[in-house]
Amino acid sequence: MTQNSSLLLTGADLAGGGPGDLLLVDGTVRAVGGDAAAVAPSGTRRVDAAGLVALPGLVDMHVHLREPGREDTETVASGSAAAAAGGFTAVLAMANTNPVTDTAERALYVHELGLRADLVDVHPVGAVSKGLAGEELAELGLMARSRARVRVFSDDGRCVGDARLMRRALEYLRAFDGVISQHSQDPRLADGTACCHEGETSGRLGLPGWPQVAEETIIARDVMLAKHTGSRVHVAHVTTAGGVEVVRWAKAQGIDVTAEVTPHHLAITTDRLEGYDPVFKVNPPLRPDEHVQALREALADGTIDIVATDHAPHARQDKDHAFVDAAFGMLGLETALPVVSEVMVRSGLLDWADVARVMSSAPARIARLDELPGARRQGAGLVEGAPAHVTLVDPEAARTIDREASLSRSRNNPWHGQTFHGAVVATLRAGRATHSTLDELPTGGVPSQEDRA
Ligand SMILES: NC(=O)N[C@@H](CC(=O)O)C(=O)O
Ligand SMILES: [Zn+2]
Ligand SMILES: [Zn+2]
Repeated sequence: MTQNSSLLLTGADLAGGGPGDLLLVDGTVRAVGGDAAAVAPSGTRRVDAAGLVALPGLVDMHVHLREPGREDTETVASGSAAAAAGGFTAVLAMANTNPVTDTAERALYVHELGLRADLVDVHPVGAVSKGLAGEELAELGLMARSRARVRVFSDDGRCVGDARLMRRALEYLRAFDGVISQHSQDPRLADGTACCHEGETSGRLGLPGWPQVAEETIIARDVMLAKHTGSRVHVAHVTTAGGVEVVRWAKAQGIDVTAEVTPHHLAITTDRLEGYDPVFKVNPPLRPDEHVQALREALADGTIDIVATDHAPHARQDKDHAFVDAAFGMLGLETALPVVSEVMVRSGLLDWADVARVMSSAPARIARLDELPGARRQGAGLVEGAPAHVTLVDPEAARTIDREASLSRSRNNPWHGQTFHGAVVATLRAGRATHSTLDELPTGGVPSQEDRA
């Protein structure tokens, strides 16, 4: 690749703002719209992107990459490849690995693995408590001040149940503008066996109930702690109408709270548990339709800030069990955009500008990736001077999901066999194609016309 590799994407719908050209030079957005073609250096490679939507590179605030500890199910490299294929240019890797990411050294290790894979920016999430045990605070300050520059902290997989520990963590994080991403599950109201939304279906199927109030009470407690401490709380994977109501109320009070929803909670209801297929076992559980509708509306009206996948790979031997004994979690990185396209965009609830917000600029802002220098800055959008992180989507392409076609090491894909409109056709990270199905745009460098000659 030459130093001045340049690429002109012509005629793409620029993040819902209408068709225009996008000129990317040396990993940076050089010009947008009207005069992009006119200022393109000689030798610029052109890609006809008419009919495609150009989104800013997607950012996923919630993934499980399983390295270190369960490299049989995912590694930072395989998860990065799946992320790039899904249109992501940055991911935040949860701390519930083995060992847990609870020290600066371990955060740096995950950070380094991400640099080595070099397909997406991998930002380690730091644990709130040592070993996720919920007793003593992890090395929050050291992780924040390390080269890994951790800003998001979470005991995800577990809830920080102790209000006093949560309060202390929030007070401490204020010094470096950190945020706690909370897995909201009161461990007394919903213990580790709870695996089905508590209601008619759990009773009929004989599955241990996971009551919605177990989520709602923790969200309510945490927004009050955020108010008291003046710190930021982020609600991971909100699933209930009541949880949404609490977030809506808290925002109206001016409390610094943000919330995320997963593609699966936007699209799949409790009904899918009828066949006891463990691929649909996830924490928090799938909810009945009235909750799913409330989540969609809350994402549309901004009460829920972002979509995050909670990509949770699991080995066959941990999933292929009776429903109650199977592991919690499902894959999400490669299917998030198609699901959001189908469920939110084609239904008219979101437009592509909204998708750019909920899947790029807002998650980048919450994780403070918008403050990073150079090419590591995310969420800046398709504006002159921003790093050239671009996701090209074909909004009309109908693709049927095949779990065997995945770049993930795991196969717990709840969408297998389903068809969605809206496909990621290319991902550019700092101008380099990390994924592409376009002939004109080979992965790797972006060679100029001269390089090819
Ligand atoms: N979502 C899940 O069902 N599982 C996650 C943990 C979590 O996100 O709570 C996992 O690590 O497998
Ligand atoms: Zn969780
Ligand atoms: Zn998770």
